Amino acid sequence: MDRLLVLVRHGQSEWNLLNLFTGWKDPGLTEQGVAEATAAGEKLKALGLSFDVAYTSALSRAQRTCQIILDGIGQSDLTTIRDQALNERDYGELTGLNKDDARARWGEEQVHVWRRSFDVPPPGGESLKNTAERVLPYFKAEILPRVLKGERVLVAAHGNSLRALIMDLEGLSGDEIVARELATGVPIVYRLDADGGIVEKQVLAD
Ligand SMILES: O=C(O)[C@H](O)COP(=O)(O)O
Repeated sequence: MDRLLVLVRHGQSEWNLLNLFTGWKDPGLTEQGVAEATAAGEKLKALGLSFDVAYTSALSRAQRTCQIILDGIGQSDLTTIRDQALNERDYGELTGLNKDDARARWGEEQVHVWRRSFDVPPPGGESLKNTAERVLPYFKAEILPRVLKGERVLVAAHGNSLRALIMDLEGLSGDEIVARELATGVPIVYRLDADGGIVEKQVLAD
């Protein structure tokens, strides 16, 4: 039985390019982001992978990445479920600010703590722990059961919503997961056993 779960972070967005905190804002993909999503589809196609269902967030950069991948593997019409449970971590008051300007205002260390500590939220926003507390119940109720019964599932989402999933799948601590950087448009292919344990993991980097 093929318990296939593929996670992919959206391609570069307009705000990634401008170095802005993005969170729940909804900028589109850049040309490079489109190219990254296209390359992700090509890599999945080269492995002969196809899916029974796709999940993405309520944000267009992830939705477009998902659709570009599905187009690339010849599954343009695959059922795709969009849910804001898979959205990026809400960056609160940092949303829309330039990351360098934020460092100048609050100091390098404080901004690093907001970006890469597990449980310190930025002002008015979510920590990675808070993000995991909304992503994981959805994953465990809606996505994982489908994988465990043998469906092949694609999830196109965001750096921090995917970190939450990876933390759970790989049994990582908060400290371990915040050190994990996810490249845009690089699929991570998991094959699971009946209990959700990892049988095989492949990162489709260049
Ligand atoms: O929301 C954002 O700005 C990024 O997608 C992720 O930000 P981070 O790299 O600071 O976690």
